[in-house]
Amino acid sequence: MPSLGRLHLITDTRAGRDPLAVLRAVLPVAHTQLVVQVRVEDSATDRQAYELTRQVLALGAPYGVPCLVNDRLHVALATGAAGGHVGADDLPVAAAREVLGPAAVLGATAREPATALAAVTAGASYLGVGPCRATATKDGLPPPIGVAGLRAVVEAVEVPVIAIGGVTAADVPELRAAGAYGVAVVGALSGAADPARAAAELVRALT
Ligand SMILES: Cc1ncc(COP(=O)(O)OP(=O)(O)O)c(N)n1
Ligand SMILES: Cc1ncsc1CCOP(=O)(O)O
Ligand SMILES: [Mg+2]
Repeated sequence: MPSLGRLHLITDTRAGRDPLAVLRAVLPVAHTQLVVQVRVEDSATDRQAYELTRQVLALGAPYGVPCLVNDRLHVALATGAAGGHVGADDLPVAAAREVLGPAAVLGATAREPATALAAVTAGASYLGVGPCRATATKDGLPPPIGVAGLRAVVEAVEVPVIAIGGVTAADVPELRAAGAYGVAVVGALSGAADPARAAAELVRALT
């Protein structure tokens, strides 16, 4: 697997958001560390997920930026994306690895060491760990695990740990010190007044 970027931009497809405009702004300043995860609302159709993924791939290709697809692994396969990300309500990690094949990037969500280790054993190549902080971006999340919870997972596994949930550039030093390899964000970029500037700050903090 080629080395993983440290800044994972997760698309924000909520009403009023423009994920492709955010991506266009972020690419020139963050491409060396960027991974884009296409995440659509549960109510979105597969066709919508497919079209968005194709657009993300087209924008990212000139920069060599990999694209992963959240949940919908058939969309990842159909578009030639680099891989996917699964959590507790999605395909089990071992099944996801079967679907994507050995070379794909496969992320799995974990919030504590035992499930993290199980996900890695089942074939995850990185872990998305959180929520680290409180966030309004996703409903129904369990309480934040904080930096201590993140560190516990980091110490249990040898794959890159990507911290997620309410993460801003100001959090990065503490998360990196706890062993996070990188961060995944929605609001820190999609909700920023100046996404390019926010991305540059995140990259600076991460590298
Ligand atoms: C990098 C990263 N980490 C965690 C998640 C969350 O995945 P999941 O728990 O399956 O929740 P949904 O995103 O599918 O709502 C993620 N997407 N990316
Ligand atoms: C999808 C997801 N899973 C755990 S937190 C989260 C949302 C992250 O969004 P934000 O960076 O805006 O808190
Ligand atoms: Mg999921």
